[in-house]
Amino acid sequence: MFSIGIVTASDKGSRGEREDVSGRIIAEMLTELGTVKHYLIVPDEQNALSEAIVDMADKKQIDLILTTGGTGLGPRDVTPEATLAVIDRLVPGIPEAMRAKSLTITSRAMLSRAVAGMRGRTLIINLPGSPKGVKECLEVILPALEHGLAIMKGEAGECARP
Ligand SMILES: Nc1ncnc2c1ncn2[C@@H]1O[C@H](COP(=O)(O)OP(=O)(O)OP(=O)(O)O)[C@@H](O)[C@H]1O
Ligand SMILES: Nc1nc2c(c(=O)[nH]1)N[C@H]1C(S)=C(S)[C@@H](COP(=O)(O)O)O[C@H]1N2
Repeated sequence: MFSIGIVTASDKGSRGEREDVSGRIIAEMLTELGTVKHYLIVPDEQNALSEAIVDMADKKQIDLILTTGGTGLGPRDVTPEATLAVIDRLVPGIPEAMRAKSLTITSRAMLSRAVAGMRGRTLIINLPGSPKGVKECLEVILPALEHGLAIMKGEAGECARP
């Protein structure tokens, strides 16, 4: 079981104006992968989002951080920039897979600028904001996450498995 952090990037959510359905869906879909140890709703502001990620990665030593929201083209959508500012290494295959599968569902999938990467031994993945987008993207990446996290933590030595 891995430790999980959820960061919801939402102006409305942070003001208490909308229930964070997307954050709840992430938690529900990850029950077999790990335990949600930290959960924050942060306004769509780059510094606040970067700080939330750094705190969970460095101080709380979380294995996997999922963000939701703020990946689009809106003027306040800065989650990818907040993530890129604090990661050491990109993991491009994760957003590539999310967009590839999602494009078979909606052409709007190309509008998510989501990124994924590592900060030390923490994997950080951006998901879109809508509950539908979260569910569809998590379904794509979930089958590979356990193995990826085990490799990252030095708990799995080989990949010779389908
Ligand atoms: N965390 C969330 N929980 C529930 N629904 C959400 C969430 N984030 C987004 N949505 C839904 O997806 C739609 C598109 O998301 P978008 O990121 O554009 O939201 P928004 O209206 O700009 O608000 P904000 O950025 O303050 O969350 C929203 O109108 C809302 O219906
Ligand atoms: N699988 C999937 N990906 C998706 C969507 C979706 O419904 N399903 N919505 C798209 C839309 S409409 C937008 S605008 C972008 C960015 O969303 P965000 O700004 O809420 O992060 O994600 C896209 N990715």
